[in-house]
Amino acid sequence: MPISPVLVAPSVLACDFGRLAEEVRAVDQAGADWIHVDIMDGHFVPNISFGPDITRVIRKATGKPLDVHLMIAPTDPYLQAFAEAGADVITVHAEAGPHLHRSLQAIRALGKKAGVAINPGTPESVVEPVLDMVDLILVMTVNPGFGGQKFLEAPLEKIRRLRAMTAGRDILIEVDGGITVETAPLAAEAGASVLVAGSAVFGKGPDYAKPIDAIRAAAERATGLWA
Ligand SMILES: O=C(CO)[C@@H](O)[C@H](O)COP(=O)(O)O
Ligand SMILES: [Fe+2]
Repeated sequence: MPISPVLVAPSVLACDFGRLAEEVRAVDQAGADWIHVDIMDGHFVPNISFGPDITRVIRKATGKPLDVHLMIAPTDPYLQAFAEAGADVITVHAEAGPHLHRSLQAIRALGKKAGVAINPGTPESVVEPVLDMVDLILVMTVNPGFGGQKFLEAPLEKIRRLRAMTAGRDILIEVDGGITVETAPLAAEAGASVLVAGSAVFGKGPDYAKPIDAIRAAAERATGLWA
């Protein structure tokens, strides 16, 4: 089985919103592979972040892929707005509504990569019927809604099972929540290749290259990509 390179996606939820564009440029220059954009509606999750207008500001500040994680319900009425705001990957939660297949179809029809996210309490089996429709599976290792939470180890087994379920397919497995230099190797060893990190990147001082490089190196070491 080919080993995928590890991608680090800083979550701007943890940045200084007063200097949003500057913060996005800083993580871009510090070597972020993707920029993770958390959209929260105060309904699907108990917190509100921002919407398409702010996503457009982020888009203007970077040429890196924008990884938009929608923690909103319903999702479908807003997919076009996020596509037009500059998303490259749009991820919807399997728990956000009864029409996951329709949402994924709509994302691909907009010309974007389609992702499905699952909460810690959701089994990976919900993804099986839509494997032909997804480019990315996001496994939450915290309950969604807030940055800075403690990494849950239980979803690691789901990542292992998803790795087996998606073998031979062009599907990335992303892990989100509580990723640090210590937890990144656990997620990478289990089979995740896209690592979201918010507080571990933005909360460690002004040199964002240090945590980004350290997380990537720790994960690559765990997958045998790095000596
Ligand atoms: O989607 C979410 C939280 O709901 C995440 O993307 C967090 O924003 C990641 O932050 P850290 O756990 O890395 O601080
Ligand atoms: Fe996220």
